Amino acid sequence: MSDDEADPELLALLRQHLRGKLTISEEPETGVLEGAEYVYDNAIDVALDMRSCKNAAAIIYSKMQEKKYSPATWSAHDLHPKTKDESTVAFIFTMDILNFCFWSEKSDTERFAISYRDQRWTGYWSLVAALQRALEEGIPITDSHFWQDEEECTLDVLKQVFRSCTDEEMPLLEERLACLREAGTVLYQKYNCSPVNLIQAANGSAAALVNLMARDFRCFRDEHRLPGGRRKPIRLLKRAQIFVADVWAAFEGQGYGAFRDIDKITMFADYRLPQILNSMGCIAYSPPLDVAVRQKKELPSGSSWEMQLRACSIWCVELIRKEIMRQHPDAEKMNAILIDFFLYDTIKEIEAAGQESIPHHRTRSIWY
Ligand SMILES: Nc1nc2c(c(CN[C@H]3C=C[C@H](O)[C@@H]3O)cn2[C@@H]2O[C@H](COP(=O)(O)O)[C@@H](O)[C@H]2O)c(=O)[nH]1
Repeated sequence: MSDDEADPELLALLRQHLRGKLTISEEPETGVLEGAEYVYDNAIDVALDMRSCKNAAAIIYSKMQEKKYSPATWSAHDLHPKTKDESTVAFIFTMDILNFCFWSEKSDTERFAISYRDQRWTGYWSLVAALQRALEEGIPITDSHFWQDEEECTLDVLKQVFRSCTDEEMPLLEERLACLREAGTVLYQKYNCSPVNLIQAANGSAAALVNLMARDFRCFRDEHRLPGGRRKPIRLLKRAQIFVADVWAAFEGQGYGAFRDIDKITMFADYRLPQILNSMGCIAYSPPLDVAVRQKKELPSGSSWEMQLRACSIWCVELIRKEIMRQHPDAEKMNAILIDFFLYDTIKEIEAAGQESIPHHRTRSIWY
């Protein structure tokens, strides 16, 4: 081809772009879905079952319709903050810095629990209850100045904030303090001490906000190399993504929660979603992994099994989301966040009814 003859394919792309049919997007990507698909394509211990994913899509959609699942569901939870203001942004940021690893091997009566409003709260809800209780006791636990003050915000104060009504202490307390310290320092150095400025630095892009958090905060940089896989880390970014999702839901997509690309947020790779996806037949474990999970063996953070579990769960929810959109093209407000929130709340109902068919996997880390 002589120099003055342009590549016909390039010309076609250009024509589509000029006709507005093809947006060469300037919008950032988090890379989470790309990494999840890579792990899925290379996984040998976790597989997806397409038939079950299709069935799950139909069941999830109809139950979400039945329960009128929407971003407003988030604020309806008793313990979640209700005001649409900066204090709720600060609360959610604090919560999602600490939103990890609540599981216990003790019995239901002996496991770590927070007593608040005449109820015992465990798991994720123990975190939310402890933060609400601390604020009512006059401890400025959601203030980043407090997190940086080594005289005021000591390990003993954190033990007081998370004091249990059983003999078991909240896991990883020292790691939680280190996360708060780091987050306070970064907010001071880059965002004038306020998580609102962090949100505003993303200019309304959910993906950009996730990327800013992964770039600036080590404690949010949930990315790991797949053992035996490519050199490029797999970005799972669970707590950065759930922070964006919680803000979006708490503010119902308005004000601080307004993100034009919120649908780029994926499901949050924790230890509950793989459990319910396996229970629904959507993901299957190889025999050795199945035995390890059922025997509650600890899976090291960043190990091949743990990475496959987390990443394939992200890919699974993406396939379920696509299937729901195929079955219901007019399904507005349907995204991976709402599917995820629904599945988490559902597995918690299953757990409360004592009907778990397989344990969740056991990994101790600050990532989820
Ligand atoms: N994928 C996903 N993971 C979630 C949540 C939530 C709570 N979100 C609330 C907000 C809106 C929803 O409607 C929920 O009410 C906590 N977690 C994670 O689970 C683990 C805690 O488990 P357990 O110890 O059993 O409580 C821990 O890693 C925690 O980070 C979620 O929604 N999705």
